[in-house]
Amino acid sequence: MKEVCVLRIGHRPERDQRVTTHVGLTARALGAKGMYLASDDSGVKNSVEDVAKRWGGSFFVENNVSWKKCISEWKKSGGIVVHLTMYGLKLTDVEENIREHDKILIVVGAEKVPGDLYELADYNISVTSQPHSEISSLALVMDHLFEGTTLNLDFPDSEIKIIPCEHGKRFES
Ligand SMILES: C[S@@+](CC[C@H](N)C(=O)[O-])C[C@H]1O[C@@H](n2cnc3c(N)ncnc32)[C@H](O)[C@@H]1O
Repeated sequence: MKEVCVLRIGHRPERDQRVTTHVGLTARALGAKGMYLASDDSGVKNSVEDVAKRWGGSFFVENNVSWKKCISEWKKSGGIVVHLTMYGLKLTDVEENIREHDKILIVVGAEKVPGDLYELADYNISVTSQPHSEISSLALVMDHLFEGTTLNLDFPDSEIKIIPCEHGKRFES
């Protein structure tokens, strides 16, 4: 399976906690290995890792990374960098090329992203050329890159597991 991680930049602890937590949870649920957070917010790290512990798998959050160092180390280890931005090329035009790679770092912003990110990224891609959200763009990009195969992932060693059912709620713990 591809190694996908997310780099979250521009996170403001006083206003982005909920959205960044959901970026992490979405990344995890759809098959990413972990999230690098380019801000200092151990609250986000703790809440995403707490969910990961209860719901299984081995998702990590690395707090307070330097985004430039994260990108350069990722590239040095053979990975490519995909920046999600409404100004980028259409996802549907480049997804086949991106799928050829096995190690992909997906970068999502919060506030206005630094200008040099557009140059450092191997691909700047858009999910529609309309403004919306880092959570929706991340979900769609991951689904396209994995071609739907991560919608039914198994998360080993969970404390709780949902049993899908037609009505109501079923789970085992
Ligand atoms: C809520 S937007 C804020 C963007 C910010 N105002 C700017 O001008 O860069 C936060 C993030 O969502 C993602 N995003 C929003 N719309 C997008 C789109 N149409 N395609 C891809 N990513 C998008 C980008 O990663 C962006 O950095």
